[in-house]
Amino acid sequence: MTMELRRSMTCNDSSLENKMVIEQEELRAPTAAEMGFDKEPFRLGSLAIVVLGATGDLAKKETFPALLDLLAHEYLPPQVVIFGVGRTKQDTGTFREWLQPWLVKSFAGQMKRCKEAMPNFLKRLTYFSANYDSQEDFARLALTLEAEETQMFLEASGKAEVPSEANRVFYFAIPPFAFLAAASSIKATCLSSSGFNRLIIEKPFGHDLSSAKSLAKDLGALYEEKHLLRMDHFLGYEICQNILSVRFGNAFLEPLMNNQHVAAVRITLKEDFGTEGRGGYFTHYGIIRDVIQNHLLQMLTLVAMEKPCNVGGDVRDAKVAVLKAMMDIDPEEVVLGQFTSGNGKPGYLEDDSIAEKDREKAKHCATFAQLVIRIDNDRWWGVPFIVRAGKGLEESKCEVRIQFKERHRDPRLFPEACPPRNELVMRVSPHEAIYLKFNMKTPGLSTSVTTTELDLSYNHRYEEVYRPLAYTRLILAGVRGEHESFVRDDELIRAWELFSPLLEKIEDGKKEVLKYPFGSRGPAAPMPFSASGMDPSRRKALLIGVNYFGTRAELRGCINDVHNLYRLLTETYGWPGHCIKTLTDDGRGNGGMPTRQNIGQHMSWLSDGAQPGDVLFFSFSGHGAQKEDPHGYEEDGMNETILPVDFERAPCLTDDEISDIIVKRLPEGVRLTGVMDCCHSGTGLDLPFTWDMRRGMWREEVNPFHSMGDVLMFSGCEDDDTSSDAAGMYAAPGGAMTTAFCDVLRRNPRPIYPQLLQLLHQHLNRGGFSQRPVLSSTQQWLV
Ligand SMILES: NC(=O)C1=CN([C@@H]2O[C@H](COP(=O)(O)OP(=O)(O)OC[C@H]3O[C@@H](n4cnc5c(N)ncnc54)[C@H](OP(=O)(O)O)[C@@H]3O)[C@@H](O)[C@H]2O)C=CC1
Ligand SMILES: O=C1O[C@H](COP(=O)(O)O)[C@@H](O)[C@H](O)[C@H]1O
Repeated sequence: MTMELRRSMTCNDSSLENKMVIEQEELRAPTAAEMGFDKEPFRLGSLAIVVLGATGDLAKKETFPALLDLLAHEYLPPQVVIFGVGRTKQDTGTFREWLQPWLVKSFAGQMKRCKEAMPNFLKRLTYFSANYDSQEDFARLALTLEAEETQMFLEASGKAEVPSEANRVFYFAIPPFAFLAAASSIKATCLSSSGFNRLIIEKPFGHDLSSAKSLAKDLGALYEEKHLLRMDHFLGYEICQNILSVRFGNAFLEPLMNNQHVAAVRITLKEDFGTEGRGGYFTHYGIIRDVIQNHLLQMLTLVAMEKPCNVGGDVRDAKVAVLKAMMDIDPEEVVLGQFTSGNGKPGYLEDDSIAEKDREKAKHCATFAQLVIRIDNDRWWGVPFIVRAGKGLEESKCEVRIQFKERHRDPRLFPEACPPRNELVMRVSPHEAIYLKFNMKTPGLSTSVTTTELDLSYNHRYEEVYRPLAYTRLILAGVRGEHESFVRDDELIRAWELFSPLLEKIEDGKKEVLKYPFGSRGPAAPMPFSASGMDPSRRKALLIGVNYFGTRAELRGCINDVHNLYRLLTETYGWPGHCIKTLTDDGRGNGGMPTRQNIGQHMSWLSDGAQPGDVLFFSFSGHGAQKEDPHGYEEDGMNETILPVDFERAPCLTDDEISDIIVKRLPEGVRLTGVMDCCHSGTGLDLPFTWDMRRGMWREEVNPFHSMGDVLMFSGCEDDDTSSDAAGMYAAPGGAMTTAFCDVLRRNPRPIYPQLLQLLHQHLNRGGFSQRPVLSSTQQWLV
């Protein structure tokens, strides 16, 4: 049997049709009795499920197919009646006719049991036309409900007496502004007095903290919390439901889930489709409200929370506890993007559903966001949770990636390469899977280390097991009154407390929204040192220039390079002068002479105490050389070195030494940019990835040494090449690379990395220099 499923249903109709290939065999599904809920109240009395907004998008694509699925699998009792309520005036027959094709092409509709159950489902489906703010309409609804409930109960039970309990579930698939009117009409007229009443409410639960609080207050005035079930459909995903079991059910794993072992956690939702008719809604919400503040934050809390029984027993108590430990989100660590046209698809701003009056606002609307959440508790202090979501990207994917710290590099055991870090990946979609990236010996005669995956793909291991979609699972949980799969009011308010202040600081043009073409990997990150309005205490720069006066190695432009870069940072990017240390051999730098010892000390100053969010800058202009690599780590067998002013008496500084001080010490979340304007500088910081301009992609070094900080380096030339001192070219002598770097950035202060490299090439070419600048990095940045 083959099952190739996209286990979610937002998408456009064609992707629904294409992706839902499921053969028509019976899947193994436990019965209600096997699950132990066949005697619960909802199965004993009468049961009515009332879907408000029955004519809408959500209802036809998710809610009704989920109800069909539940009925077909006999999880709903035979006496259930289903009501669709909408303002549209139509009779039940017309409504059933309209809905049926949507049921047929839904995920549930592909299952053999659901096809068979379709007539039974449609038979118990009634359409009722009502205005949400009309108590008269809802009073009529109450009468019809009562009649249908009783009739269906008598029919199904074969009994003569009316049910002792009438249970009602109201599902709100209506726009948020209609919530309160509908909730009051129901309260006034439609509540059952003999059984339970539950309201399942769909997001958005407010637009910001104050609207969320007032919605909570208004709903709270009508209903007790136990009646309200706030749906976040991600909580219904199989993998999300599994996070608890995986974390706390595996004795080996829990001891690793903390800052001793975890370097970072990445939570990602990528979508390869755009807003498609939802541009109107999206302009007012943006990607952070749409999926990060709710869905991805819910996933994060499940990954990060303490064991529920240690925090009051309720999963939601544990979630609230970790939400409370989350720190304010730093706007400096946020990247925003908006897709433009690309790969034959229109850009966000070309979406016709954006109202004319909202066009200006839409220009600042983010369809992509990346941000960092930090948790101030013993378990997670220092571990960044990097959350990223975007529409119009190159693929659709949703996953949690727990990245473990690297082991100590041991050149005797692993002479060829340091084993890469392990990762535990929980993939929500597509193709649910949990896998561990695992290092082992390459099979066969080779002794080198290779990375493989210990892979639990659900489609292989559990292909015959019925795994309901998120909505099916959650509606059943709602009918059963299982509150733990829903969002409690205090969780919601805390989520807004985290996001509302951030949104205020970055929305409506307060933070730049970078463009990215549809179908790409999202916006490339801007140069870290170019961020405006950053707290000065979080920046540091060390600029070194050595002219080697009076020696055979004398140069003319290196001290000028320091001045040039100083001006670039202070004038173009607004860095305060006191964040910048300069070492120049004219003795005028504020850090003293660039001797070997002083350079080492200042490099330590640069990296000492670096905290996530800090932005650092390092430059060296002077002579570079090469020296044999005694460890054999370098691909070409040579270490790159820089020459201090006392090079005739003291040893040169090797790239390994520099990297040990200013790269390897950096914690995750610190961003360092380096400029090395000297010969043989290509891999001068020994970073693992180099940008291949010809192929437009990152190339990983043969012996990559990964590190935690985000480091980028622009080098004057390749390792086997030389950099020029452009004495006669410019008004004042200066290194060809540094001069190009400053000129290019003054003209275009916010390029993305590869674009800057390209501009440097062009600038150097135009100046007649043959040297080819190199961009290397600790990360394969999005481009
Ligand atoms: N669509 C989706 O995938 C998701 C939607 N949601 C949320 O679910 C809810 C419903 O979403 P969706 O189905 O897309 O919404 P729709 O825009 O399709 O609206 C649903 C129904 O509400 C009624 N409605 C529309 N406008 C008004 C109005 N001004 N006053 C009263 N009723 C109105 C309409 O029915 P009629 O005219 O017949 O009364 C409409 O069919 C929203 O809160 C949405 O945010 C949440 C997650 C995903
Ligand atoms: O709530 C929403 O979620 C979907 C993503 O959920 P999925 O289950 O379809 O993966 C998102 O596309 C939509 O914009 C958002 O409103």
